[in-house]
Amino acid sequence: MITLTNISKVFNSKQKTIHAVTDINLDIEKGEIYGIIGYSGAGKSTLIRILNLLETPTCGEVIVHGQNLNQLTSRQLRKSRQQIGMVFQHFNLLWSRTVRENIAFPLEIAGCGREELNERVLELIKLVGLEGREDAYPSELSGGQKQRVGIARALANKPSILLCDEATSALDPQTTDSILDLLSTINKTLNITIVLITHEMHVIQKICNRVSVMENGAIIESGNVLEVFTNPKQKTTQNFVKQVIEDDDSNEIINHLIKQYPDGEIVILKYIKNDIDEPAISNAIKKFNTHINILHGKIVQTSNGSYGTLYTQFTGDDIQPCIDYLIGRGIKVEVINK
Ligand SMILES: Nc1ncnc2c1ncn2[C@@H]1O[C@H](COP(=O)(O)OP(=O)(O)OP(=O)(O)O)[C@@H](O)[C@H]1O
Repeated sequence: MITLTNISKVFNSKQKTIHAVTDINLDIEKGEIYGIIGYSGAGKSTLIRILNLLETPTCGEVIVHGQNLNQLTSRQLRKSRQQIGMVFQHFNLLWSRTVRENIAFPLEIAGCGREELNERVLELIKLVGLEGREDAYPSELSGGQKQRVGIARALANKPSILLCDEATSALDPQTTDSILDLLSTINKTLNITIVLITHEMHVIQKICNRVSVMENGAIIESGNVLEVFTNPKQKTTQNFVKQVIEDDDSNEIINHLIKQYPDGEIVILKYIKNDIDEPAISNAIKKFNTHINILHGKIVQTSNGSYGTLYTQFTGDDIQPCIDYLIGRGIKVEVINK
C-alpha cells in the first residue's frame, strides 16, 4: 500500500551537502503499524515527510495506493494528501481556536457542509476521549489532551494512513502509554495504517507490528518486532533493545544468585513467542518432583507475541527430567555451573 523505491534526499547549502536519506526501499502493508526508529539526525523526520511529499525526494519513487505521488499535479497531490493524516511531536494546534474549531479546521478547508462538519467533529471528539473539553483552548489542555486534538484533527478527513512524527516524545511515560493505546485502537477499529517515527524502543514494543532501524540516513535493519527484539543483529539495534530489556546475562547477577541460593541449580529460562501462552513451569512442577523458584527476570509483550528471560532456582529430585521437559516445550534452558 505504501512503497518507497530507492528514495534519497540531499540537502545542499552553501557550506555543505547533507545526505539526510540514502537509497531507502520500504513496503508498508495496509492495516499495519510500522515503526521507524533511530537516534537524532538519523533521517527519520525527513523520511516520514517524504511519505506525503511534504519533503520532495532528490530521487526515488513514493507509491501510495498504487499512485506514484511524484507524478501528480499540485491539485492531485492536495487531494491525495487527504488520505494521509499527520500527527506532530509539538501538536501544531491553532492556539486561537478551541478544541472543536481545531478539529473542524481541515473539514472547513475540504469544503465540508456545516451539518456534516458538526456531526463529524462530535464523532472525533468522542473517539479521542475529549468529551466535555470541546470549548477549551489548547493553552488550557494537558500535553496528552493536546495530542488527542492533534490526532482527531489528523483523522478528520477519514484518511487511510496516519503518519506520526514523534507523536509521544513530548509526553510523560504514562501519557505516552495512553496515546499509544489510542493509536492502537484507531488502527484496529478504523483499519488505518499507521507509520510512526520514534527514538524510543518502548513505542515500537508497545504497538508496532514491524520496525526499521535507521542510521546515517539508511535503514540498517528491518523485520517483525518480535524477531528484531529477540535477535537484533546491528549494534545500534542491540542498544535500542536494551532500552526496554536490560542485558540480564551479566555475570554480576549470576554470581549474586549463586551466593544467595546455594541449594539445587540456578537455571536461566529463555522464552520466545507463544511458549509463554502455555503454563510450562506450572505443568513441570506438577509432573516432576522439582520446585522452581523464580528469582529474577522480565517478560516483554510485543504486538507479535511475548519474550523474555527468567532466572530460577531448581530444587528436588527430578531436576534433569524437568529441564528436558521444558526444553521439549520450546524453552531455551541454561544451567549455571557453580
Ligand atoms: N531542511 C533541511 N536543510 C538542511 N539539512 C536538513 C534539513 N532537514 C534535515 N536536515 C539534516 O538532515 C539530517 C537528518 O535530519 P532529520 O531531522 O531527518 O533526522 P531525525 O532522525 O528526524 O532527527 P531528530 O529526531 O533529531 O529530528 C540531519 O543532519 C539534519 O541536520
